[in-house]
Amino acid sequence: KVDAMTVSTTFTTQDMRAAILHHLTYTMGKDADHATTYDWRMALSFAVRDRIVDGWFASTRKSYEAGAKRVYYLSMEFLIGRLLQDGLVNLRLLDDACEALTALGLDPWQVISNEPDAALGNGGLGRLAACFLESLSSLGVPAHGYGIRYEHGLFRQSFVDGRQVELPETWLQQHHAWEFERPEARYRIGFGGDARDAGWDPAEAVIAAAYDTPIVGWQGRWANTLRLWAAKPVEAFDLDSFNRGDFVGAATPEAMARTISRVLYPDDTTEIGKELRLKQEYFFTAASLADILRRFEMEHGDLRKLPEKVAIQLNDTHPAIAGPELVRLLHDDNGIPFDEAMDLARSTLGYTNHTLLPEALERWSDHLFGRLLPRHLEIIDRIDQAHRATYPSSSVTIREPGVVKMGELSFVMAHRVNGVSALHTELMKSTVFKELNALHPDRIVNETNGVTPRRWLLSSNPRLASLITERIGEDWVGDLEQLSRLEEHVGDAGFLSAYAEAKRANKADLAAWIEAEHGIALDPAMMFDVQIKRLHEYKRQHLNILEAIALWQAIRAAPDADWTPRVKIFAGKAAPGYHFAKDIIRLINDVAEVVNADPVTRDKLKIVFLPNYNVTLAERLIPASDLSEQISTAGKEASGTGNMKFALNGALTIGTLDGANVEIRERVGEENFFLFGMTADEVVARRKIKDHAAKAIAVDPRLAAALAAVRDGTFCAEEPDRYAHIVQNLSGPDYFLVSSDFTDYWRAQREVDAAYRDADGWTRMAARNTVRSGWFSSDRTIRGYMADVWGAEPVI
Ligand SMILES: CCc1ccc([C@H](C)CC(=O)N[C@@H]2O[C@H](CO)[C@@H](O)[C@H](O)[C@H]2O)cc1
Repeated sequence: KVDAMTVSTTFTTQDMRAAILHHLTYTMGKDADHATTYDWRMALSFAVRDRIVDGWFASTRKSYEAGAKRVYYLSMEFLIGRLLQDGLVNLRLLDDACEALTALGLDPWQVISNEPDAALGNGGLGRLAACFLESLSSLGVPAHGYGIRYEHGLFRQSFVDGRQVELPETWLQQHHAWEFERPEARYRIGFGGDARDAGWDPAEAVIAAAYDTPIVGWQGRWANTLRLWAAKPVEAFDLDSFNRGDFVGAATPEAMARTISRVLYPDDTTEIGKELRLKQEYFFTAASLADILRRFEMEHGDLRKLPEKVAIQLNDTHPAIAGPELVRLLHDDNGIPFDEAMDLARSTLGYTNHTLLPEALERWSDHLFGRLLPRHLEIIDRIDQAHRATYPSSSVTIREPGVVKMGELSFVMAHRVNGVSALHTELMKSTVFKELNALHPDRIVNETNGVTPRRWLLSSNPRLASLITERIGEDWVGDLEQLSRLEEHVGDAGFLSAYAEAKRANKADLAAWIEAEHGIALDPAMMFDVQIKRLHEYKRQHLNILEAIALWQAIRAAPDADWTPRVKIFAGKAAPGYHFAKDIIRLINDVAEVVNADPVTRDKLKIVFLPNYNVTLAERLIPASDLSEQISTAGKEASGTGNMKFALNGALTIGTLDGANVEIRERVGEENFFLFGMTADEVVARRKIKDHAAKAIAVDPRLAAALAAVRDGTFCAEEPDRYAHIVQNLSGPDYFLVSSDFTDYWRAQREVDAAYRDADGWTRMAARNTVRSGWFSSDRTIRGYMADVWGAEPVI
């Protein structure tokens, strides 16, 4: 097994400088004297891209030669972030690039950070897909990612009077340096019309046009392809309308078609149920399957061999239409008997579930479904009938009056179904898929999530990375569990002080950036207590701010007591239609305004909500964090992946026994983790207790006082009742048990205060989190999928 491409160490800083100047001149058409930062960034990007393309071709060639089994990852979201620094780090050209840019009289980081984030995702699911693609390339597994080339990614967030305001995201306003348009890869995707005897005659159609982005792996040993589909009109322009002066009519076909790939739906926990969303799901899934079968038939011919050479993974139910579509292609278009087509499809498909929230499980109205995809609805009915015929005793159905349940469809049409953490997978078996699990006891497997150590440690935390490499060499980057070899160094004072120094310097950098960007001065000596993730009641950002209010009140009551100074840093977007979540954002900003202005407490407690949380901001915040807030109601966070990034970067976790927190605590040691709150079972029991919130408030005056302050306008004097509904909820239904978990959360936070005051003790705990978190590499996760689900092998 030889590397598809070897990064020739011969590529020197001079070569890099020449390559940059070459592209500035001949690709950007600019001379150095008139070049903008954007021009230099593009020139550098093209210089790096050249290095990637050679290997990319070699990887593609190698995968064909090997006749290897291919993995296809279908996802509505790929939260990629920036690619320039990732490319430089994976090709080990970062130093050369910085030297070359410096030699050209430029500030390397100003150039590198000029790149917009590719924000083609909402949160965890989308970022996981991006980490998975990078790991698939780093492991040398032939794979493709398939998704949608949204013209507008996740909205930009800004605050007006503390309120979230959404602005369109415009990453494609500039040329996207990393993509290649593939005019030869275009497919006609139909909608509507009617189905008739094992056939379909769509009423309308759009063209799916491919754009390829190379995804390079560690050390540039392999590069796979992310193919994103853009919607284009069948007829670009209606000349007749134009000639009749109906200019709008003339442009309509283009506008209507492009609508399908125009924008990412910003919802991440509530199914959307909109026609355009279903069109988006079918559009990219159908184009991807057509492309997969074209490549397969070219390589292997006989479609009956599909499961041997192709593994397709469905990233949640969003591409679930892949089951019926594959049956349609195999049966309607290729004449394979229905049952055999169904079995072939099932043996090819795997389905990953990422949430148990009932409101997030997709259930399409069969009216909409039948109108848009009449033939698929027929096929789903036959799949449902076949399943019920096989299991007559079961009451499981894919169809219910009026709806099509995409979770059940995905389960029935996949040969493997997986959860994303051990607890989540067990809860899948005992709740949403209880009956299906009983019918198919070997179908559900667990694949605990992971994160790529290249972006989330080596690239974003170079200080810590070089300290680690100094001590154990560099193999940890491609084999993260080697971090455990640092265990013996944790007792070494020199290592510990270097470890602490890396954290301190990261915090100083962050403080300087926050001051420069937001005019807020933070003292790096304070504890940086960070909660960064999408806004959602189950993630309980409102529990965090309640504790902050109680702490503020406690400090005011005893200002001279020996408090542990801390900064509470929040960041995260709320779905535009999720008003309760948006009100939590506003509350946090209102509380911050009052607390940060309070002379009594200002050097002991600060609160900051940073706008427009995205991948790049996470890369800046996580290496500079001391405390990682993972405080979801137990049983609600399927896994979490931020929790893993924080632990790897030496932030201690305060958290519940939820999602992957359970496995993080098991591996880093319970003594290096601040646990609080009810377990998933206790949560279910507590909910059954009448007035559980009122009971909790009645026995905790600190909680009562904090709620009272929210209720009486302390943080919104101009509109005292502004948060009455939040207090009413937390004193009443409080479905996510904020009040019932408050007392224990307060207790744990005070333990955090005490622990932080012992700087060496804290550093030891932090270092042990890094040393013992190697298992949470997405390389390990991908190896799990390869063994348990895909049966695929690396070819290098
Ligand atoms: C249909 C609207 C919609 C869109 C996205 C989603 C995602 C499944 C939500 C999501 O991102 N889930 C997160 O997935 C991560 C990766 O597995 C987990 O780590 C998080 O716990 C989970 O909330 C649900 C519903």
